[in-house]
Amino acid sequence: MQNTGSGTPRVVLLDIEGTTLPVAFVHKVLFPYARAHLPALLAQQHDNPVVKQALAETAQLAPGVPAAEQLERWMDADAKVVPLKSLQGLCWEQGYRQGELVAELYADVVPTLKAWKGAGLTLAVYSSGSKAAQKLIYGYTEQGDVTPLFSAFFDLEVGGKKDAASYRTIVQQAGWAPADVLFLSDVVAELDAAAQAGLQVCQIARPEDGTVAGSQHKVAASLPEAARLFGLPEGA
Ligand SMILES: CSCCC(=O)C(=O)COP(=O)(O)O
Ligand SMILES: [Mg+2]
Repeated sequence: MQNTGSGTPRVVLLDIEGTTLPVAFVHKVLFPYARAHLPALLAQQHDNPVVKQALAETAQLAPGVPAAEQLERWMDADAKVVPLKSLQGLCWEQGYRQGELVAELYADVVPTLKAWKGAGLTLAVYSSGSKAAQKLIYGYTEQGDVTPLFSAFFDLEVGGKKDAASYRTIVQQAGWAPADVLFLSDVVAELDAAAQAGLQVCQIARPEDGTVAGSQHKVAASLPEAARLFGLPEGA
């Protein structure tokens, strides 16, 4: 098992899907919502600079393919690409603001994050979802707006989550020592990449998500369990 020799983390960097939010919420609520609302968004907001940029990036990545068709293909493949993530974020913004979407975080998340923040830890998010989408998820939870818990948000602008260079960029941008940072994710390949960059890592294997525990990294079934493994407060 890797990452056993480091001190108590000062920073916790958190994945979203499968770590703080059920996979089912992303795949059965958020993704279908974006798929249903994307055509109208493209038609109604063609002058929105975010839409314009996303469409330009789509054309660059898939020359000659109609944008709507390419976006459908990416949604079918759950592709983690910047233009799709920007557009999904815009669709969700309407949903959250109209009260149609409310993020259903795992019950242990907010109490544990509050305990960590209260103990002086820095909390940050790294998700494939756009920064705007991350802020919406944590801005519209069943527990209210919990975005003030987080000091930083990172998305695919720093690179993909299975690439060690992305974690090097994150710690460099934030001014953190890699060994001070604990990265929590359900996906082993993401943990492998973060560990390669010198971060401490722990897999969150939620039974509700059916996450299969790997053998290379520490594993916890919840954030309080991860807290116990790393000497952090557990929360209420
Ligand atoms: C910002 S939340 C929406 C989640 C999302 O779009 C996604 O692709 C899941 O990404 P994660 O990196 O959190 O697994
Ligand atoms: Mg995940």
